[in-house]
Amino acid sequence: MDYLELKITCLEDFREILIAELAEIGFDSFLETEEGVDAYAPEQEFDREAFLELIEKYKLPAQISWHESKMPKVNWNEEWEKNYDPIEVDDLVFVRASFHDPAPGFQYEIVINPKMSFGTGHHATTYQMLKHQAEIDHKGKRVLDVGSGTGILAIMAHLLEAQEIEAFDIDEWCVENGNENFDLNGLSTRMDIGTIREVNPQGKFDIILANINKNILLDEMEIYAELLDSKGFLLLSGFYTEDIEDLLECAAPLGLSLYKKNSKDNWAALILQKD
Ligand SMILES: C[S@@+](CC[C@H](N)C(=O)[O-])C[C@H]1O[C@@H](n2cnc3c(N)ncnc32)[C@H](O)[C@@H]1O
Repeated sequence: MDYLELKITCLEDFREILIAELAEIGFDSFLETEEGVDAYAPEQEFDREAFLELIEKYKLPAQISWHESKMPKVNWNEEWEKNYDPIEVDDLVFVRASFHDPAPGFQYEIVINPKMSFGTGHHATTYQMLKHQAEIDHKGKRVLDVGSGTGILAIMAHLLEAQEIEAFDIDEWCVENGNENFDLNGLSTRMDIGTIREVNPQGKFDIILANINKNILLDEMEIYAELLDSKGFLLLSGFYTEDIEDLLECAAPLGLSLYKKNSKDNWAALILQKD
């Protein structure tokens, strides 16, 4: 499969937003560089019109320029090793790759070799999901991780002593990478592939984790509500602070009420509780 590579030059402050926006339109891997971001999309999934709209939305190319080329998909491990620094989520969680030294003093340590998947804790959404998870009692609980990426949230659930964890993602590389990360962190669960409708999880869950994007969360909210046990928690992220109201409006008639909300760098995260 051919990949489209965009080498984007842009201001440092703009990179995180840009990566999130590109992820919405078919890009599935990113490398931050000295100049900006290298972004990669499977050629057939690249939505050129949406990309041009994005450029227009941010009044680009005033802020960025880009160079487009085609390339085969490769293993990004070496590049990641150059670019990935460990991350601390407050004093609580230390996320590192297996080639980094462990850091003593943290309650939880997660080993993520990210390759091409999203989810190291660097992004504000993952960061807030990890923090919210630590505030919810996972011990002995049944947890569903929707859009698992690197598997980081499922691994956190394991560290928080969840009893049973199901995780899935639509991206086959995430599944491959996620299962490697599960092995690295002693989690025997296998990541499944597909959407929630395709995977069709059975039974009730105490906790559902979903850090995806606004449209998918709105579309799947009813399914999350059906799968949640009474008093169960739904942890959401992947949308902007200004979208919180839309999410809450969709959740309320399904018996999901606000338990906690948080924002970081204009990225929002919610904890909802089922009646
Ligand atoms: C923002 S990343 C989150 C990864 C990780 N859970 C985290 O919190 O860092 C979203 C993930 O959801 C996956 N995804 C997108 N749409 C999905 C869908 N409809 N069902 C399941 N996974 C989906 C993407 O492939 C991506 O890995």
